[in-house]
Amino acid sequence: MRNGYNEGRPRLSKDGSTTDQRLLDNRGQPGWTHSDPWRVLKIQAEFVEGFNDLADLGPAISVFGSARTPSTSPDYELAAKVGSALAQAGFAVITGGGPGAMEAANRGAIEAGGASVGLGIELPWEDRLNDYVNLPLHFRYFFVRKTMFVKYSQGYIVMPGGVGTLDELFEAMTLVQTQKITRFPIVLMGVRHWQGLIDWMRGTMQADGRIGPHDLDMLTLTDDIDEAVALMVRAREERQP
Ligand SMILES: CC(C)=CCNc1ncnc2c1ncn2[C@@H]1O[C@H](COP(=O)(O)O)[C@@H](O)[C@H]1O
Repeated sequence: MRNGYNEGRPRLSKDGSTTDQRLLDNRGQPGWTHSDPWRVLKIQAEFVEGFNDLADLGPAISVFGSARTPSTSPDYELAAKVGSALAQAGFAVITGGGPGAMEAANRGAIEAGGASVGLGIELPWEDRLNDYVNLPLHFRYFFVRKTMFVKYSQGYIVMPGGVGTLDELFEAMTLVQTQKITRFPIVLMGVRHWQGLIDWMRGTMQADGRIGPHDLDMLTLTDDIDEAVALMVRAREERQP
């Protein structure tokens, strides 16, 4: 654990709104159209800082999952073991830096002596990273932060989660499907949680021709941490020149 993780984190404005809200939630207010161009400089600064801070990270895997996973649940324990196993395999672990499954994965990574990255996001109700991050970054813009997950990971492990987790999963699937990223394993950990979604994607999306016959091959559904980590290690080996 490190002190001062949250130094330099974005502060909410006086009216309690977040930067993303002020950028996105302003339909029909012409005043904003004049100031939006200046926001580009803030957005640019976030990209520059993120690229700068993560450039030397080395091989990393992002672990996603519910912010609401209680520390007493088996899913928390599973995420912690995933974080440890990744660290032992020589990967840095990147999470959203929040509570629940993110905290668990960071905790596992740090307890195994690994690099534990938290990509924090300014939210209306939350302003601190979990206590198990040794490389903290703070973002105001969701889309900038999402770029960092993809750019600095070699694969994703997705724990049981809600809407935010699905967003991160489907973004990665879209990027693989459109070949924006290649050799990028995506593991869904937790068969009980994910099986229904896979069944629906196969039985409805695929059956109706909304996705290709092989699109679901990009996903590995498992409860087995060794299998998940072995997949990431294999992908890392394939990337090496
Ligand atoms: C209790 C609560 C909602 C806290 C929110 N605090 C958060 N802090 C950091 N990242 C988050 C947070 N909520 C959602 N995310 C992002 O969305 C995913 C989790 O969303 P969800 O809980 O599955 O939908 C995470 O992988 C993370 O990248």
